[in-house]
Amino acid sequence: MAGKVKYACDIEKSVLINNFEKRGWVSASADEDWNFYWSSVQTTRNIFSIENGYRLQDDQVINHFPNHYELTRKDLMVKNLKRYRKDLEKEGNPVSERDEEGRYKYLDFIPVTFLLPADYNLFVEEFRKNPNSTWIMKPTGKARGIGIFLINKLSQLKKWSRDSKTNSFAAPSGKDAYVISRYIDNPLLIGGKKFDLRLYVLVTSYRPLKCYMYRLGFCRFCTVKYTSSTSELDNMFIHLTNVSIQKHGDEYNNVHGGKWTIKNMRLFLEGTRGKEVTDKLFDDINWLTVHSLKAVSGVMANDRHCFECYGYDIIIDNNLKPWLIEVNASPSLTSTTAADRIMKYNLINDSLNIVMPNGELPDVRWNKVPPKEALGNYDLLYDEDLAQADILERDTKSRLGLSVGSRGRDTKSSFTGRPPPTTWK
Ligand SMILES: Nc1ncnc2c1ncn2[C@@H]1O[C@H](COP(=O)(O)OP(=O)(O)OP(=O)(O)O)[C@@H](O)[C@H]1O
Repeated sequence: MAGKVKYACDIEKSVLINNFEKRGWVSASADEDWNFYWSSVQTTRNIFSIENGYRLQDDQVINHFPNHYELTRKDLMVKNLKRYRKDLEKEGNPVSERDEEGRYKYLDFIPVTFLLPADYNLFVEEFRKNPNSTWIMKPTGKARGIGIFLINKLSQLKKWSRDSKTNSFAAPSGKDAYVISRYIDNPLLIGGKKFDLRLYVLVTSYRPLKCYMYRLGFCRFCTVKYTSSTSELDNMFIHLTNVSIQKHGDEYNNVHGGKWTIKNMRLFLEGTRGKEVTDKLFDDINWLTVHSLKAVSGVMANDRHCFECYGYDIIIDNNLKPWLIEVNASPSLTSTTAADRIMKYNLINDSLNIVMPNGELPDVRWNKVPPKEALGNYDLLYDEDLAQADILERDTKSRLGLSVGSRGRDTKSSFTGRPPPTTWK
């Protein structure tokens, strides 16, 4: 089969094409019999639409799940996560425990968020509890920081609603809907500047969940020093870390592109805050990633021809607590620096090595467990099959009166200090 894979591609990026050609794959158009398709989200949706009636063949692999938006649309992600927490609570799962103030002890990792216009009254109620707080308004259907603004007074929201040409508050749903989230106003600063993390997470299956975390993520810095001063709330160079915004700033640096590797950030934190809390931070990030995926695993159309490489956006606050801001279905493959290009080439290379082992189409019976050597810069984050096997082993051992220790062979992280994975849904 090697050398015969036919690929189609909607996105003309050298980091993709070079990787396909290196494997000896040949280009095919989207209408031909392709085997591997790196498609836009729109194409995937069209392919899987009911009207189309198309079914992928055994020898076809595509880079999105049909209803990826359950995770990647801001409003749906929030909705799914809220439902997941409630479901766990109903079944009495210790993962859903709350503290004295009623906050989830282990699942409080997205900023409090409301959908507008639907949850307007709930938002007002929350706002009044803490009238000095700042909130961030984001259109659900846009990206690259477009349409985002900060507010700290209810009157600003009312004015916006009145002025809004689209009359968003009148629209019950659709692309003009917004989410409003509590603004993380105490971000961890480095050199006085706010940054967020861009991490890549590969999912090859939702049921059972199999996911991988990429080691070469990066931080994206703002170009202007952070202040929570209300007079600067509309200065996006202070508050929004999107490269698409920052590159228009006077202080933007073309050489490093305002980016720092996760590895450097980790070293910096170990040096300034200590190794233990830094390890805990990364453990927390792995934990929130797995639970964000588990929150949608029940609703995701788990077509076995699909995989997805998501871009996770995370903000760390000054207490070293990570907050999940957003998950992107088509993380940018544009390179702003030389280091960026190499990293993104490797990202695609390592992703392809997992989903197309040896550059070939996997056998239909393949259980999507690549050998360790094939993982490259990915680490296995969670494999539900292995977790289940661990539960069985624990049960058997405890019945036989043997010592019950986790083999710790499967997941990247031990998720210290939290209920063990055996209690996860
Ligand atoms: N709750 C929040 N607290 C603090 N900062 C936030 C919050 N939500 C978003 N931001 C900032 O705003 C930026 C843009 O937000 P977000 O990623 O949700 O929007 P987007 O326009 O869809 O961006 P993208 O192009 O990454 O999809 C984030 O990168 C982050 O810097």
